[in-house]
Amino acid sequence: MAATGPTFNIHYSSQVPHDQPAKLMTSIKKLAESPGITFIPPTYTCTNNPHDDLAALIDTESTIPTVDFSLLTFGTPQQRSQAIHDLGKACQDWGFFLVINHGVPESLMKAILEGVQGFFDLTEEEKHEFEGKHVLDPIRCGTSFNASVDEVMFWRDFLKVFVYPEFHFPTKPAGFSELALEYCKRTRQVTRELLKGISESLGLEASDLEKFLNVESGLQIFIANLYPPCPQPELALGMPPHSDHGLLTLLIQNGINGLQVQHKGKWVNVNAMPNSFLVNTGDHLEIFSNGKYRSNIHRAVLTNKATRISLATPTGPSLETVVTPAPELINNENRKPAYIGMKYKDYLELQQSSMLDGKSILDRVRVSNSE
Ligand SMILES: O=C(O)CCC(=O)C(=O)O
Ligand SMILES: [Fe+2]
Repeated sequence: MAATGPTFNIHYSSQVPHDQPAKLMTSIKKLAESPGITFIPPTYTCTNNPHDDLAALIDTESTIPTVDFSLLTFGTPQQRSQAIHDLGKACQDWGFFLVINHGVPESLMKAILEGVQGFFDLTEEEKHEFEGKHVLDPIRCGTSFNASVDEVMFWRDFLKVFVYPEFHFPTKPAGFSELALEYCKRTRQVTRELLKGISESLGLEASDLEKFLNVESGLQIFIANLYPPCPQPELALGMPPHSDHGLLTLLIQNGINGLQVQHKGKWVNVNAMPNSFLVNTGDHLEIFSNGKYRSNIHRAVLTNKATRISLATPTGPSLETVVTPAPELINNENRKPAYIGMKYKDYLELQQSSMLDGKSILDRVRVSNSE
């Protein structure tokens, strides 16, 4: 890399079909480490300056709801029903909440984030080994969202691994895979307890949601995100506004904030409490609840000061499940289904190979003019 100023030998692959590996893709980590980098390449400039609308539409008053997990699992019947009520309200009003007292050891959360850092610190050649070819490959690392279709590039490197029902994982760095196996097991347990509470909050039996959507063999993904310091953080985004597929996503971060969630048309900065999980509802919970619980829209903004790491573990139905609104909700409430059924696997493929342009694949399964 020339020392006189930044040269950007990044391979923009917008003409490459999405099922071909983006060979020679340089990580954003490497680009951000270019000596003397003071501006971003034009392809990283978002059409809307995120800080403009941020200033206009920021909500500094609202606070994210908190759910005490210990009351859900070990509380008295009265505490449990209060926790279920709070959970339902958080899903309905925000699609986003903090989970505290979840029982996952702080040391494990810290260690897994260090493992993530270790992965992104591998050489470019080592990381190429795990690039993957297709959006449904079980191990995939890369940059941006889907660099082969993104028109605007995002200031983010990622590692995406399918960790359940079958556990896949990169073999490097040493010890990372063992840690991830344990972390994924623990987060899956927390997610399944939350889903039982959510099922009850919808007026169903605790196990109904899991049974209907085959969550026992449901897909869990490990998504690690690295957002290096950006020289012009007001011009680029780490992740564009999007909703997650699946049911619930549990997210942790390395103490650096950057997640924003949409609430009543405004962006709310999420300041995570140490040792808590940031949880958001996914598209398939919206479908299952027939629209009662809206899938939350969120994005990641950048800073020029520090590297931010986040780790998202979404859990969804099994890949073969055709997801529709819960029949009980339609029958009991005498409502029409507001979504058509689509196999989770097809939905995933469609979402992962589309541009994240603020629209959701949800729009494709929504029934128009439904009540
Ligand atoms: O980094 C974050 O805070 C958001 C990550 C995210 O939304 C995702 O991985 O789907
Ligand atoms: Fe997300």
